[in-house]
Amino acid sequence: MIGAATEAAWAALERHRDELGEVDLRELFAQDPGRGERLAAEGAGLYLDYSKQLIVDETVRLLLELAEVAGVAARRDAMFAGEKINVTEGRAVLHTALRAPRDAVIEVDGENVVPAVHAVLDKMAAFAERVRSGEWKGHTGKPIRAVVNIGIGGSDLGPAMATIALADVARHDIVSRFVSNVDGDDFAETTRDLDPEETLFVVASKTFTTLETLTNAHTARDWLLSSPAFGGEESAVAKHFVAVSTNAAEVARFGIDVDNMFELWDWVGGRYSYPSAIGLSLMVAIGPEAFRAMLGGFHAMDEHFRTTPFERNLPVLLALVGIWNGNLLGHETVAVLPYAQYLSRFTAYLQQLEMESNGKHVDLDGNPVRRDTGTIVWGEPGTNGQHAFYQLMHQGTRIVPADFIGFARPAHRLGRHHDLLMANLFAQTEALAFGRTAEEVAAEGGPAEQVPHRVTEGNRPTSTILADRLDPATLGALVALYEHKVFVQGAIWGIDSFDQWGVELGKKLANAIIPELESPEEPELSHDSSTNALIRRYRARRGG
Ligand SMILES: O=P(O)(O)OC[C@H]1O[C@](O)(CO)[C@@H](O)[C@@H]1O
Repeated sequence: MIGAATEAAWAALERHRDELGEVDLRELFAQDPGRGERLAAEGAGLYLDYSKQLIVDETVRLLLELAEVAGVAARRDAMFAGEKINVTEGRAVLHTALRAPRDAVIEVDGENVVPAVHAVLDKMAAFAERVRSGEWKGHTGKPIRAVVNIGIGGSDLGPAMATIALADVARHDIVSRFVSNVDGDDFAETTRDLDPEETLFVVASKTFTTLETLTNAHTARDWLLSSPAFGGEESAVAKHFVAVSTNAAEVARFGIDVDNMFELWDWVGGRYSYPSAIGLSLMVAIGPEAFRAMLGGFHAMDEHFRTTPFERNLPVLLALVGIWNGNLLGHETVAVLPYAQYLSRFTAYLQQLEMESNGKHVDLDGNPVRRDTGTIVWGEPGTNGQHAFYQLMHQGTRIVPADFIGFARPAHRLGRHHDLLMANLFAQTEALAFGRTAEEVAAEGGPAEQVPHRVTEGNRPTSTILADRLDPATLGALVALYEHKVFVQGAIWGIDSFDQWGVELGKKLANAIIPELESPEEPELSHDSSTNALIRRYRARRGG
């Protein structure tokens, strides 16, 4: 699938890397005072500074050339047009339709999907308002005070991340909780202080077959019906459970009224689904207006990505910088470091987006890929990370490229907090880029033998993303920025970023092991000797 022109573009980049040798950011900035503003771009309310990357103008030119010859624009247009670019599942990839305006026309198999998207959004809004106003009552006539989303992966991480990110605009008299893990301790802790009479469960599962989600949903049902207030009365389920799914038959089988099912479609990938009905619990928390403002931010970035020339296109630039760091310089991970406590789950959300999308070993034709794919994403909000893992970033022998994310205005202006926070963000990118030489350290005084320990080499590559404030629209734009970054990289690698076959084997093997753990009789085990021994040891100690 990778054509000769693309291979030539890769080869040109490899030659350029070899000729360029070690890049010294001190020198580059000294020679070129305009660098800090030239290697930057702006769109949809976000400002991206990539000047502290280990690149020169020729690097950018060659990377843009790679994006061009790899056919990124054509693939992008095919995605927006609803073509079935998820080839291994034969599906369109239309999360962009979830945030398209009401009058847009986007067709899948000849049918405009936009009216259905807005019909579901309207249904969600009506439901969210009923819950928020107290009009929606539980089985015993009490209003809802807790909404618990039961889902996992894309049916959890997006709404969970965004509910924290937008907590400042959320209602606080209705609590939002999330249960995802099949570990029963998650369910027990999440519901420990909740009153079943005032609790609403949103069972969010695109397929409605996911082991974790169905197990938790059944446990929730038992928890509810075993409450003395309900006395096992099945009809209570209808007032305390709604579903988000593509699978009406399984929803009905569970006992949820399909009138209380919010639909999504097979052209929405799980990890791209939180602007859909998967965001229902988020909409209850922040209200339909804020939810729509968030969709507006997504759409603004969609439009930026669709229409802006590549040299000023934020997702394209972020993707190309990632390709340079990963494929050309060999740095395997990227730290995403939001200087915003509200983004405390953002990196976890990105892990699924980036690693489930682009962790692929074959190209679209099924041939082994020629270069590494995917990015290992990790990180924590600043300034916490500074007191944990930044030491390795400054002085370790492995280079960790990083994206710093910050906001000009805080939600809460408490004394000097925000200036202190942002001073740290700027200082970290400065320190990582320019370091401190032995001469500078020596000039500061102190014991000579400490000098080598206190030197920081610098030349650690970072990008900085700045926005005015973390409001719903900005969050939408930020998520869409990373969605499209992942898309561009997948297009350049020539892989299917929208399937996830790799997660299937583990699920299948777990299903085979479940009865071996649960059977009263000693099972005949035919795994490898390690797995057999672990299962025997577990059985011997598992207790009742
Ligand atoms: O929404 P569902 O169908 O329960 O799936 C949950 C998650 O499981 C996966 O299919 C695999 O982990 C994800 O892609 C998805 O987000």
